[in-house]
Parts: sequence; C-alpha cells; structure tokens
Amino acid sequence: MTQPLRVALLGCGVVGSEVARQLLGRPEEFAARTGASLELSGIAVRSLDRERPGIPAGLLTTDARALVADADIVVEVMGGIEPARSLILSALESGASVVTANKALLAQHGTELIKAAHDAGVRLEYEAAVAGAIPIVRPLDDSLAGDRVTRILGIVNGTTNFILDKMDAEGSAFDEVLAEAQELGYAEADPTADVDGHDAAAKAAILSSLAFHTPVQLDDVHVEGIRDVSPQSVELAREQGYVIKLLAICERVAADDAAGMEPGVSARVYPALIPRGHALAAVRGAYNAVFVQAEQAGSLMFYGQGAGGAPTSSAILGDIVSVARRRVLGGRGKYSPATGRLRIVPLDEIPTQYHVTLDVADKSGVLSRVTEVFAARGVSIESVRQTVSEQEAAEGRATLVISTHRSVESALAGTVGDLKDLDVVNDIRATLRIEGAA
Ligand SMILES: NC(=O)C1=CN([C@@H]2O[C@H](COP(=O)(O)OP(=O)(O)OC[C@H]3O[C@@H](n4cnc5c(N)ncnc54)[C@H](OP(=O)(O)O)[C@@H]3O)[C@@H](O)[C@H]2O)C=CC1
Ligand SMILES: N[C@@H](CC=O)C(=O)O
Repeated sequence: MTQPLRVALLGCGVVGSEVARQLLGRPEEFAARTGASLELSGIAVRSLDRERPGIPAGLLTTDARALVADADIVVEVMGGIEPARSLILSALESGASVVTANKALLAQHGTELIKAAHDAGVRLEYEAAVAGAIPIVRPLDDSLAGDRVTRILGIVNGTTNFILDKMDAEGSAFDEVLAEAQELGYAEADPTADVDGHDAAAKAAILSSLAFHTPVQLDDVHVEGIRDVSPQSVELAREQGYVIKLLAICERVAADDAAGMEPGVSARVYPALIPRGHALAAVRGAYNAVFVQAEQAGSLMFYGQGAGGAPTSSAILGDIVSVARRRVLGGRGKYSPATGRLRIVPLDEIPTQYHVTLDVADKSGVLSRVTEVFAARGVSIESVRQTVSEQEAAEGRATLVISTHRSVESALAGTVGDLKDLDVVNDIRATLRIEGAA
C-alpha cells in the first residue's frame, strides 16, 4: 500500500454529503480498489452553522483554497462558475487530479480546464456531470473513441422529467411538482436552470464535444425549456398518443454539396412529443436515458437514475477510484482534446416535424385556408384531425390538429407565424416538435 491520498471535498450539499458519507463509511473498500487509503482531508462549505448528519464537524472548513493547496485529489461539488473554476485550476496547477459534477462550468470552460489538466499531467474526470449515475462520459470518451458517433437523443434532466411525468400521470400542477423535485434533491440550486433547459443544454454541449471531438459550448446549443408546457398540452398529447419529454439532441450533420453546406454539429434542447410506444416514453420520474447511434456500433442505450445524491455520488466515487488508481500507478493523465472544428448548424437549417393544435372558426373553407398556409411554405402535411366539442359547437369553433412531414425548421416556424395572422385561426393552442416517430 502506498502513501495515503488526501481527498479534498468542495461542497457538502445533496451530492457532496453523500460522497463524504461513502468515503468515510467504506475506507477498506476504497483502499482495496485503489491500492492507497483515501483520506478525506476536509470539506469546504459556505456555512459552518448547518446540521450535517453523518459528517464530522471537524472536517468542515470555509477555507477552500487552503484545502485545495494540500490535496492529491480535489472533488468539486459546490456548483456555479466562480469560485469553482479558479479552485479547480489552482488544484490542477498544483498537481492534484480533479473530479467534478459541474456541468454548467464544463459547458462554458471545459476546453480551458481539460487543457490545464493536460499541461499539469494530471486528470480531470466528470462522469457525474451528465445523467447522474449513468456511465455515459467514459463510454463516449473511451469505449466509442474509435467509432464515429452520428446522433445522441436523450432525456438528461431528471427534474424536468420528474415534473413532466407527474403532470402526465397525475395531472399535477407544475409548481407543486417542482417543489417536490427540489425537496428530493434533483433540482439545481437555482431550479430555473432545470426548468428553462439550461442544465440539459450544458449536458448537450458536453455530450456533443465528446461525441463529435469538436468544441461545443453552452451558447452553441439551441435551448427551449418546459415553462410553456401547460397541463392542457400534456392532456392533448395524451389524447393523441404522445407524451411530452424534454429532449437533448446532438447530431452530426452531413455535408450537402448540392446546397453548398459544410458538415457540422447540431445540439438542441426542447420539449417534444414522443409516441407512447417509444422507449423514451417509458422513462419515468427522475430517470434519464441516452440513445447513442454510431456508425460501427449501431444503436446503444444507456438508462438509469439521472439526479439525486446517491446516484450522482456513484459516478463521482467511480471517478475518484479511477484517478486514485492512476496516481498509485503513476503516468500522465489521459488527454482527449477536441481535435475537430465542425461548424455549429443553426436550428433553422435542421429538418424537424411539427404538431400544431389550432382553435379555428367552425365554418366551411377553413380547412383549405389553413392547409394553403402550409403549402405556401412548402411544408407537407402528414395528417389533419378536426374535432368539435359541444361547447365549441355552441361557440362556432373547432379544434384542428395538424402533423407535418419533416421539413426545415425555418419553414415550419414561418408557417406557424403565418397561421397566427390568419383571420379564421382564433388561437394556436400548442406547437410542439415530434421526435422518435417511425
Ligand atoms: N443534485 C443532483 O442531483 C446533481 C448535481 N450535480 C452537480 O453537483 C454540484 C453540486 O450539486 P448539489 O449537491 O445538488 O448542490 P447543493 O446546493 O446541494 O450543495 C452545494 C454545496 O456547495 C457548498 N458551496 C457552494 N458555494 C460554495 C463556496 N463558494 N464555497 C464553499 N462552499 C460552497 C454549499 O455550502 P453550504 O452547505 O454551506 O451552503 C453546499 O454544501 C452542482 O455542480 C450540480 O450541478 C450533478 C449531478 C446531479
Ligand atoms: N438538476 C439536475 C441534476 C443532475 O444533473 C437534473 O435534474 O438532472
């Protein structure tokens, strides 16, 4: 057995407290798996006053810098950009390996941090940053490094999946379910990051960078959250055989010589309709699932708990064991630079499929006026369904549900804009993209 390795933990919240309890509770196992005893040297927090069950008060400090300066392994689970970024850089520069779960930081400063780790000859691991307990970072970074990933489609935010699932299954109200997700430790410190799609977008940036070996940052990801998903949209989706899920989609976009388009990468996050028979429709609660398509491997699916203290700590502890083993064996850290420079393809150029629910006037000629709007934009309609409830009949209104074939996003969005101006359209009740249809 070599010298003990000093592990500094930055943060003792939902995730950090679970990591600490595991490191303190199973020291023999970690020593046996790494070849060195892992000594939790301290835990940085903001406040020393809070009750922290199972955490010895003597380990807590508000001096994160001093803790980092004296560590072999730094585990950053405090979240946010600063001081997390400076502390990680200082840890790497002083020769410590770093484990982090901080997707927001990686999606903005990943290139800088990965380079700093390489320059210092140490490791930076971040399995927990995407999809909680699910091993997805290492499979993309290592196992699939010799393949060519073409597409990733995933549910990567536990909080929004928990909310949408409860709205679908129990007809719950959005705010009530968000509070429950916060209590269960799924949500970010600022839950707007979950609800507005920024957390999923950060994960999409990380996944795209790994999968396509090209730098993709948070700003490169098109993002729409679930704030506008109403109980009525959820109900309408159910009636029509769909479920609404917040999806992250990362795609390699092939060159189109005829259109003079260079190859590129599209990364986007939005709520979409999934047919109820699709495997992603069965992802319930705070679970996540990630489908990966690669040229040689074909289709792969990764599934598991995407948020919460215990699931996330599993991924972090795996990274700690991995970096500790490397320190025991010696040698440089691995380096997975983003070697490519693919262009980021704007959403407007991406083919998608729309599902539009309209409140229209119930009179003759309305259907043809509506379908003409789609035709004028070159958007082909797959199906139209008209229903008239008793109340609608009494008010001279009807509901039209229109599904399109795939068409470029700019044409679809333009069509919806034109529909708003049509005098026979009273209201556009819902517009959602369809993903995963046969
Ligand atoms: N919760 C989850 O399911 C998952 C979270 N993550 C990521 O893990 C990280 C931590 O998340 P989570 O545990 O939920 O967050 P919490 O808000 O529960 O915990 C944050 C911890 O960091 C401490 N902290 C925050 N800022 C500072 C600072 N400036 N100096 C010292 N300590 C500080 C807090 O101290 P104090 O206790 O005194 O307030 C707290 O202990 C985030 O990056 C998050 O995105 C990743 C995957 C899943
Ligand atoms: N807030 C995040 C936590 C895990 O990354 C989520 O809900 O998925």
